[in-house]
Amino acid sequence: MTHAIVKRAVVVTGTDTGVGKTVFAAGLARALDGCYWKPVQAGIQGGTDSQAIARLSGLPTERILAEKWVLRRPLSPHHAAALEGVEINAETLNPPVVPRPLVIEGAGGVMVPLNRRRTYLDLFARWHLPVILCARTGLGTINHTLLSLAALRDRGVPVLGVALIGDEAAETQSIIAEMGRVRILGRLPRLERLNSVTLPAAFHQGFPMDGFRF
Ligand SMILES: Nc1ncnc2c1ncn2[C@@H]1O[C@H](COP(=O)(O)OP(=O)(O)OP(=O)(O)O)[C@@H](O)[C@H]1O
Ligand SMILES: C[C@H](N)[C@H](N)CCCCCC(=O)O
Ligand SMILES: [Mg+2]
Repeated sequence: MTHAIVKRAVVVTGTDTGVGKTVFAAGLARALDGCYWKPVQAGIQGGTDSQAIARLSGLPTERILAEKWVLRRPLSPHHAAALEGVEINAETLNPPVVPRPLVIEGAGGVMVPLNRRRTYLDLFARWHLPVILCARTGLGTINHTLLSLAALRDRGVPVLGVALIGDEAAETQSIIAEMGRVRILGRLPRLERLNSVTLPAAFHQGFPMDGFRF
């Protein structure tokens, strides 16, 4: 696989692990008719994020690119790697070149360590690709979202916007947009039935596509 900085790619990060990055990324990759890449998968029991993308996006499996690192334990990547006796080299971790829009998913939040010296934020700063920050709508998210935006901006990372996941929370949405000086790209509700039919429909309803010009 060729490695170089690609032109049409977007990074999906989040305020925390479990906020719904993979579900959002599946909807986005499908809406863009693009490709998906998870550089580092930590935790394989119950399936990988790439497998969830295959199931939820309905995209052909060849559009889901192989991870660079697959670590068994569901831990911070630096820790999961160390327990397997390896170290993730952040300097050589670059997006693959693909002929379609590429959706890249981090792990956990912005400052999750890849090794003892580098975090995802270091990667995002070096790649200088637009970033989408996924955030819950529930209580506690304002603080997490504003902190994550501050960290991204401090490193000069271009922020495309915030994708909200969960029940409607109008004031939360408004204060994040205002104090975070950020575009709210839309909101994906919690879906009772999550599959490759319900997700694209909900994504289409929740996110105007003009927010995804990159
Ligand atoms: N919109 C949604 N509707 C229903 N369930 C959801 C939705 N978003 C996320 N979930 C569920 O919440 C859980 C966590 O979501 P997800 O795996 O997307 O998180 P993540 O941010 O990608 O986590 P990680 O940091 O491990 O990559 C999963 O079980 C997923 O199916
Ligand atoms: C295991 C989990 N699902 C993710 N793959 C990794 C999340 C790392 C979070 C680290 C932390 O912020 O404490
Ligand atoms: Mg995920």
